[in-house]
Amino acid sequence: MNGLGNDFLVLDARREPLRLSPEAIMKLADRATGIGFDQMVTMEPSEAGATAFMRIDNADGTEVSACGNATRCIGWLLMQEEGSKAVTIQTRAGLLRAFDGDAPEWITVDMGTPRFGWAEIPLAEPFADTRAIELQIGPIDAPILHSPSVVNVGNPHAIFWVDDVQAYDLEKIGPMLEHHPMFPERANISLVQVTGEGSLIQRVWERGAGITRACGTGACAAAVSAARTKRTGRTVRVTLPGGDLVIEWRASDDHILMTGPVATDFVGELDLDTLAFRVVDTPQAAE
Ligand SMILES: N[C@H](CCC[C@H](N)C(=O)O)C(=O)O
Repeated sequence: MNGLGNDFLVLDARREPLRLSPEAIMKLADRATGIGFDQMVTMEPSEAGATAFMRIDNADGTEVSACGNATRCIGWLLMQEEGSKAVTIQTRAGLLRAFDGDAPEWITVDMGTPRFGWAEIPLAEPFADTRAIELQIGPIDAPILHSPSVVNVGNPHAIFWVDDVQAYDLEKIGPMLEHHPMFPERANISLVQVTGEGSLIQRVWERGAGITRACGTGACAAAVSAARTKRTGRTVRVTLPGGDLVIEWRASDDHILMTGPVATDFVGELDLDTLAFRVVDTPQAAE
């Protein structure tokens, strides 16, 4: 499945346990020799009374706690299965509610509340006593990027404010910042350009996945940071390479509502011994 081109291998392990090794995940994620995806998402039974538990692994085999676009996809799958208009998904970052949006396959997920505390991002100790983030790369007197906004929306994000998101070699600077010692759990890195009181353009270098066509948690992090720094209002249309997401950082309870499309590229069967994948159905093509 995919959300604005941010693509996922969705495994259904609700009937029997299934856990692939990081090596197997990396092999399947490889776009040259495997199925190719940004994240692998495994649906498992929930012990917290949710409709399902959603386990998220990045393409590099690391397990993480949040994935916005995938949460919309799983929400849509579960609502289709149950014939319901809302479901609860358990993640390592907490319980998330997914709702049927006002247009077919436009799904809204309540991503919970953002966290700004240094230890919640998390940031490494030596940086926790500085007032602003003096993270920069490039010459000290002419930094390429500096002074990011940092926020945790179930996963760590650093937002760099720029005049033109296309003016940077994100392939090169993304990994440098993802692995910066300031981020003990690494970070998702965004370039964000404010284009109006309610609109942003964003490019993302994702932790453990690289440049993706869209990043749901990234859009949430960008919209919240833009509102918090008075660059925009609390409802923002975020334009990513793969398309738009609408983010509302609700004033009444600080919850972040993310709305956007979902799509199923194909349905298949995975041989767990050989990791061979066989396409069984291509619903989108069928339309
Ligand atoms: N790379 C992210 C996880 C996936 C985020 C992105 N696919 C989204 O839609 O939120 C991380 O390591 O936290």
